[in-house]
Amino acid sequence: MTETFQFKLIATDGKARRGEVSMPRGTIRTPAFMPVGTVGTVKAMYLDQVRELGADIILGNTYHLMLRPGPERVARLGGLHELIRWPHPILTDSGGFQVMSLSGLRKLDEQGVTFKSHVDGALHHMSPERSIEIQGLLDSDIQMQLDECVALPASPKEIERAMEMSLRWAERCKVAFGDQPGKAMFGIVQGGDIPHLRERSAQALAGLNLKGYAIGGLAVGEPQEVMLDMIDTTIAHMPSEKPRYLMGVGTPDDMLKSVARGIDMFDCVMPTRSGRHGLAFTRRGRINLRNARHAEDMRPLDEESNCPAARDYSRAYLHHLIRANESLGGMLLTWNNLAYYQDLMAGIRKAIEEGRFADFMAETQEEWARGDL
Ligand SMILES: CNc1nc2cc3c(=O)[nH]c(N)nc3c(CCc3ccccc3)c2[nH]1
Repeated sequence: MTETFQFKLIATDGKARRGEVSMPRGTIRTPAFMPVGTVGTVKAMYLDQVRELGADIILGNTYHLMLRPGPERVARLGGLHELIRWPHPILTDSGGFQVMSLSGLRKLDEQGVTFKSHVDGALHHMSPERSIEIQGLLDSDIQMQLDECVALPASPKEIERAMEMSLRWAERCKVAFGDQPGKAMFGIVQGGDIPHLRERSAQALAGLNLKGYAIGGLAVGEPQEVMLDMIDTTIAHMPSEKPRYLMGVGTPDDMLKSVARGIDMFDCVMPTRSGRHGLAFTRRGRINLRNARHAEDMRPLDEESNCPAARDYSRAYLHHLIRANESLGGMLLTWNNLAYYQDLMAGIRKAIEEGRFADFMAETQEEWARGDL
């Protein structure tokens, strides 16, 4: 715990890094998986459980929270940490990505984005300054700049326009954020799948001397190899002494390969969203509990896990709950999936400390490939 924001490297193994982000509200062990708590809750979980599984930080979402309950109301209620009873760090996205993907986007120009709420259809305008103001009202510890994430495939002209505007918005967000010692504002590298635009974006953002940087514009439907190439291209021009957050990633395989390239922080709705729909992540790969083959399988998901959802419940029961659309089904699979993701991250951190990350990665991928016994 420190009064300021500090990132320290503890060990490296090839390009993989083991580090720690220290903030007043707590320390984030990296590589870190950050569960997504979009509207102030990690769906189907108690936050005490999320903490027990090893999460040092969760994510909140400016877009959702600005629509409901509203940032001024959250501030009147004592800020997000008080409201949701999570005293540890929270990272909030700026809302740009969600506006593009969730709302009826009405206008996007130099001033910001104008959109219709998917909650009640009301019109909202969000400028870079307003996004930072909202994240401040939420008392967010790590605030993201407002940016424009272009869905791929897109024309080079379109990708360049969005990247250059995101750079101008980064400068405006830096001014609006000012100097908040115990908090951080991260820049977001854009540039789509075009190397020289990625390079320009990363170098310009490095010049702003921000406390951390995200790689944006990926995990938007591109093939894994395109994503991995863009990570290599982008990291080559990012400062090595600052945390690197790959937004929206990913599957366990995505995360292993991204850690190997130098990524420190991840977020993904996969373990929570797919858990609610019956998908279980295990050491032996994925299992879709909706499938009838599990109807009388009395085995648990993983008898060696120390998570009760993985160790104590039969696949037959999980299958039944998912088919019956019972809340407990999504609760147990979300619990299992977040346990698996955090155990994987803990294994990654330990492997880097011990200089055996390459072996860990190969062993983990082999076990997935071996499939379910
Ligand atoms: C699933 N793939 C995915 N790719 C993304 C790219 C971007 C991007 O280029 N810019 C921004 N600002 N966010 C992105 C996000 C959202 C991540 C998030 C969700 C919830 C809470 C907090 C943070 C992405 N998510």
